[in-house]
Amino acid sequence: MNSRLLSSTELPDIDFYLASGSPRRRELLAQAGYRFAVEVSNVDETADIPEADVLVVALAERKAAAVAERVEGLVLAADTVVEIDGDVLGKPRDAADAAAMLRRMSGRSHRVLSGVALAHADGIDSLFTVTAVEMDVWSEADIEAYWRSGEPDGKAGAYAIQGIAGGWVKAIEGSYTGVVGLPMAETRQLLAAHGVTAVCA
Ligand SMILES: Cc1cn([C@H]2C[C@H](O)[C@@H](COP(=O)(O)OP(=O)(O)OP(=O)(O)O)O2)c(=O)[nH]c1=O
Repeated sequence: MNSRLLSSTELPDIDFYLASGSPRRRELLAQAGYRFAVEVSNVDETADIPEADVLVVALAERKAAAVAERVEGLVLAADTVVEIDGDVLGKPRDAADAAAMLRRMSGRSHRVLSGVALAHADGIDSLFTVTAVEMDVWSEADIEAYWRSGEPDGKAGAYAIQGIAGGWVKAIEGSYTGVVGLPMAETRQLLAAHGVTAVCA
């Protein structure tokens, strides 16, 4: 094996902290070539604001601010919700909650909103994206089997476009990565505005 221990002066630097426990956000940033470390925020994600766009920005800012209190440097955070008929859908509480969400989205369009916040020395910059997603019809049997797959758990709107549920997505308009949890073009611009570029750049 051609490996050796790195001395402390050779350790790769990180450019920012990611205030997120979401494996999806971690993967999106890693595959884009960013250097970062994960610091989970553990903030209360209660949907205490009825407007989805205001809510996702507020939650992303709270997550970034919570981690910025304990680390030095830039802190990136995000939040994603589904909105349908003016109602905000977060993560499902249980099978019945997930089924109700999927029935509601079945055969029609909904919106996925993602807020992104970057805490820096002078404050917090934030943005949000809105993506329209058109879903095919979910049968009761599909819904039951989908819950048993385990995929809906921990996902806003009880589905993952990047997983099994991708088979029900007929069309999207907006940011695919925003639906997955972190809109990458907008995040790249936000990071670049603070001097952070990916390894390949
Ligand atoms: C709609 C949709 C959501 N999701 C996920 C992304 C987010 O992880 C999750 C929404 O929950 P969030 O509260 O935004 O994020 P999180 O609790 O998973 O992670 P953290 O707060 O620590 O950053 O739903 C998908 O993975 N695919 C999808 O298609």
